[in-house]
Amino acid sequence: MSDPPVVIWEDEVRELLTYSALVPRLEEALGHFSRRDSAEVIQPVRTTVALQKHRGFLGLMPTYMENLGVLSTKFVCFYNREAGSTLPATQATVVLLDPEYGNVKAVIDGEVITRMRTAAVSAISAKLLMRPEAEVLAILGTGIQALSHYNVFTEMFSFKEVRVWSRSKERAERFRDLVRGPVTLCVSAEEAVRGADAIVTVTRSTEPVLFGRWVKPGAHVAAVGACRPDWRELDDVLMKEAVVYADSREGAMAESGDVILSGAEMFAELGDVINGTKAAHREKTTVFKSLGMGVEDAVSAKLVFDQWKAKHSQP
Ligand SMILES: NC(=O)C1=CN([C@@H]2O[C@H](COP(=O)(O)OP(=O)(O)OC[C@H]3O[C@@H](n4cnc5c(N)ncnc54)[C@H](O)[C@@H]3O)[C@@H](O)[C@H]2O)C=CC1
Ligand SMILES: O=C([O-])C1=[NH+]CCC1
Repeated sequence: MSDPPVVIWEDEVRELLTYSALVPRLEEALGHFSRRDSAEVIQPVRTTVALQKHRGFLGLMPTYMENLGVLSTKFVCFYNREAGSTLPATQATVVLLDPEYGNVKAVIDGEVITRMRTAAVSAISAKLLMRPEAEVLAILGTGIQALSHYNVFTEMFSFKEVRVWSRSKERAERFRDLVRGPVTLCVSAEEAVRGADAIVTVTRSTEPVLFGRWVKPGAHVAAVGACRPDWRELDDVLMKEAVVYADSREGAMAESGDVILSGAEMFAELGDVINGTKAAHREKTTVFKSLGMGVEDAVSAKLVFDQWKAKHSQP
């Protein structure tokens, strides 16, 4: 009989995960994924089950990374809640298994992993695609992902100004009170993004909130919400004018309303840029369409588990 799984919950994951450890592992994982070497990485497009009554979806995200010895799956529920709902937009758990025996080694809270790995991958997109002289960051949305994006973007880059827009003045003010640095609260999305060098969209909107006519030529956009084929955050003008990158080509073609409904051409995966097989068009307006991938959760969960073992094996 194998040992029972360990349970590593939110507070402990928060203590064990840092962006400085996560970012290089995610970069490596994105590169491995884009090589499409099935002897190294198997990660099918997420399976989703509609939870119609609750306006949500269950996403199943199994991943096997043979060379790393990681077998995992994330269960993530995400919702298109009614305006004003205080229930969470996403809930997630990552299960780590032993690839040789098939037993569950750890059940790990997926909330912190999801918020940190998503923000870290957006920051990697900015590292690769944003102009080095970027001064102004705009964040549309003030929820959980907005906070993690603020944290990692201000940790990795030196912006002169971070602008934030929310539909609700109270939520924007709460965001300002929660973060550790300065923010400029904007009364409209247009005001936030005009002249910005980097733009992050982290809303639950199903209609465009960011329009190409507002975006400064050469800006970089990390588009994180709108993870269903009929949901949008960006308009057709932006999708067609920008050079579009995604985490996974297949994922974007199956799940991204911004890609599917605009008919925009997808230029490359982020992993292709990391592998040097596709160019980073920093001089052009770029969009990174993030859907979220199992490999990101797998390497994050392995990092948490390894740190947890190191901590608990200390005399
Ligand atoms: N790409 C990825 O890997 C991931 C994507 N997501 C997606 O990111 C988005 C944000 O997630 P969380 O921050 O966890 O959600 P949240 O509920 O904490 O925050 C959502 C934000 O969107 C705003 N919002 C809601 N409806 C809006 C509308 N119609 N127009 C403008 N703003 C609107 C809310 O006021 C709030 O500021 C969601 O769509 C979620 O599904 C979440 C996790 C991973
Ligand atoms: O990758 C992920 O965890 C998610 N993508 C969209 C909602 C949750």
